[in-house]
Amino acid sequence: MTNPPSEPPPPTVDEPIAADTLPVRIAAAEAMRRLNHAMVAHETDPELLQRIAREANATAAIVEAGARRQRPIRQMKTQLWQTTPEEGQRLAHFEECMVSGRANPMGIAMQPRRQGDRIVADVNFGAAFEGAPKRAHGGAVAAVMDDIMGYVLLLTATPAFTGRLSISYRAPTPVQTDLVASAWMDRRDGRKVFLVGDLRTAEGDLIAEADALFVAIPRERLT
Ligand SMILES: CCCCCCCC/C=C\CCCCCCCC(=O)SCCNC(=O)CCNC(=O)[C@H](O)C(C)(C)COP(=O)(O)OP(=O)(O)OC[C@H]1O[C@@H](n2cnc3c(N)ncnc32)[C@H](O)[C@@H]1OP(=O)(O)O
Repeated sequence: MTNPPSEPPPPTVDEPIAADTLPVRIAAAEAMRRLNHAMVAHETDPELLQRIAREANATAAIVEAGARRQRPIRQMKTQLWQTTPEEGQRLAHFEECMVSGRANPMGIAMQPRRQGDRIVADVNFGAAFEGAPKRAHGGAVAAVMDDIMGYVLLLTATPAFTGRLSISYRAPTPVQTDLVASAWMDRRDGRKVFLVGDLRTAEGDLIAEADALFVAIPRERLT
């Protein structure tokens, strides 16, 4: 598997906070995702759980007292479509995306990048994404395939919404395992963009196949 070009790691909690708070948001979201999965995957003393509840509620109250954030819609309508992603480039359409956003504290944190005419992503479903025993929830798998197919639209600068999404679950999706999702365009018929993709183990064994119809829309409708 080829790794994307290396990026600076998120700062540790002790580093000074830069004017751009994104790296700190990412670090905080990463820590919260780690805790979420740890709570599901490990036995925990009731006293520690009580402490977690107390401290999380106290912290939430402080955060909720802050100003409301606005989703950067303008960026999604303009910049996102202005340049074609470069080979190997780590992609993010929205850093709080529940599938591929690094700054979403309860997301899957899939890491998509361009590979030729395809989008390829490393994905690892943490313990909190278990559905059927030892398997990632089928809806989480569908979310990954929907999102990665969405990134294919960037290659042709075609804003579109998912109209129909179909998943064939061919084998159990293991949790806590490095997997690879891929997606590419099958064909286009006017506004109808037909995308396909799959999810495989790191060794290349097929887990799930996806096909979808995305309907192209004018950028102004991306609200
Ligand atoms: C997070 C969102 C950001 C998205 C922005 C893209 C950024 C990309 C960059 C980076 C990756 C992003 C990753 C995101 C991935 C996740 C994407 C989502 O989750 S999208 C949200 C879920 N989907 C909806 O909310 C759609 C709800 N539905 C609608 O808004 C409309 O129904 C829409 C736009 C799909 C179509 O409505 P009309 O009025 O514009 O078009 P009409 O005239 O009805 O259809 C045109 C043609 O398409 C067919 N069609 C339309 N909808 C269909 C459907 N549901 N199934 C089958 N065919 C359908 C029709 O039959 C028609 O075909 P004929 O020309 O007659 O041959």
